[in-house]
Parts: sequence; structure tokens; C-alpha cells
Amino acid sequence: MTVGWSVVVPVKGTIDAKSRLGDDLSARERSSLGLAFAHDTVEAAAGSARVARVYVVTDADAEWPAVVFVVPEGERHGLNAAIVRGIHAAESSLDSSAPGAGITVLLGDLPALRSEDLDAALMSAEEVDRGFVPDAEGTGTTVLTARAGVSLEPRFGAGSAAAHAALGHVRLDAGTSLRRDVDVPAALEEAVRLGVGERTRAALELRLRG
Ligand SMILES: Nc1nc2c(ncn2[C@@H]2O[C@H](COP(=O)(O)OP(=O)(O)OP(=O)(O)O)[C@@H](O)[C@H]2O)c(=O)[nH]1
Ligand SMILES: C=C(OP(=O)(O)O)C(=O)O
Repeated sequence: MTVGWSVVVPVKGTIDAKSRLGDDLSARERSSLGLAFAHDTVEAAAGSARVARVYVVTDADAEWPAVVFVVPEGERHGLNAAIVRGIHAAESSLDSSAPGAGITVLLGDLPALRSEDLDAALMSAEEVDRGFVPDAEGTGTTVLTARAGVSLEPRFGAGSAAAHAALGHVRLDAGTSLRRDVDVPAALEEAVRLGVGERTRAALELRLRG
């Protein structure tokens, strides 16, 4: 990891995670899969040449790659509040003189993420003050960026793509792996077709064997 970007990844570590994956899975299976998605997302981010630091905001009892700074979530106030905690942690150690420096929020449910796709989007993000990547459906957001010195005001949740565009975030071109967030079973099938990371593959195999 060399140049510039600090990446904030929120990860819900509780048993109610990934509820939209449905009742074919138990709550324990859904939350384990959610953590596997997050691990694979973080591994891909850590493998991106444009990423300097990765901050995971979570209270999940999990091991993360050595490069990760864990930001404890504490009392839960929802996704945007968790992201703001991560942004504050990142701001406190951001080297604003580094080329390409800035903060990007990356949601942790991108199990097919490829480092090259994140790299390409971050390269485009270096050309604008504020950027975003819409999810595969076009209504949500998977990535939100701001160059150093520009504030980030996360508006994740229903209709977040429109909310972020209204705040002046410019849509960034992005490869499919950066847009394929996994909320529902059909999205998981598509992610598997694209090629999920090791943790997600292992979690899915465990389920098939069980
Ligand atoms: N730290 C933290 N992360 C969150 C929180 N809510 C969602 N996330 C993370 O944000 C990303 C996208 O969230 P969602 O798709 O809404 O995940 P979810 O709430 O587990 O899924 P559903 O129960 O299906 O809504 C995932 O990486 C989640 O783990 C939260 O309250 N705190
Ligand atoms: C919170 C969001 O994601 P999801 O669709 O994963 O809930 C969002 O897109 O703003």
C-alpha cells in the first residue's frame, strides 16, 4: 500500500446483519456471511495500490488483515454515524500533502471486489473534489470520496445515490465488482458469478456441506 487514500469500511458486527439475505439462512449464517463479505472487501481494498490506510468501523469480534486500523463503534447509532466515526479517525492521521490523498468510504458488502476496480475508481476520484460510485441497481452507493480538505457528509441509506449527487458528488465510472453490493440472494448469486473472495467462498462451501 503506497499512495494517498484512507479507506473507511463500516461493518455491522451484530447478529441482525444482512437480514435481507432471507430466511433460507439462519441469522448466524447471515451474520457470518456478512463478516466474510467484509473480509473480502477489506482484503481487496488493502491490495489496492492507491490505498494508504484501511479503517474498519465495527464492534465485530473478528480478526482483520494486519494493515487494518479497527475503530470501535461503541453505542450503535446507525450506519452514517459509524461512518462518521471512521472519517474522524482517518482525518486525524491524514497526510494532506501526500499525492492523491483523501478519504473514501467503501461499504463492506462487496465480496467480489477486485483491487483493480477500486484503483481505477480512486484514480478518477483524484480528479474531483467529491465523488461517488452507485451500486449495481443505481439507487444506492458503494463508494463515497472526498479529496483532502473537502468534507464528507455521508447520506447512506435508501436513495443514497441521489442524495450524494445532490451534495455535489460526481459519479465515477466503476467496474462491476465495485458496484455489486450484496443485499439479497439474487445479488449473492451474481457476486458468485463474478467471483467472490476466499472468505465468502469458504463460508458458502461450509453452508453447502452443512
Ligand atoms: N459499523 C456499522 N456498519 C453498518 C451498520 N449498518 C450497516 N453497516 C455496514 O454497511 C454496509 C451496508 O449495509 P447494509 O447493506 O445495510 O447491511 P445490513 O444492515 O447488514 O443489511 P440488512 O439487514 O439487509 O439491511 C455493510 O458493510 C454493513 O456491514 C451499522 O450500524 N454500523
Ligand atoms: C446503505 C446502502 O446500501 P445497501 O443497499 O447495502 O443497504 C446505500 O446504498 O446507501
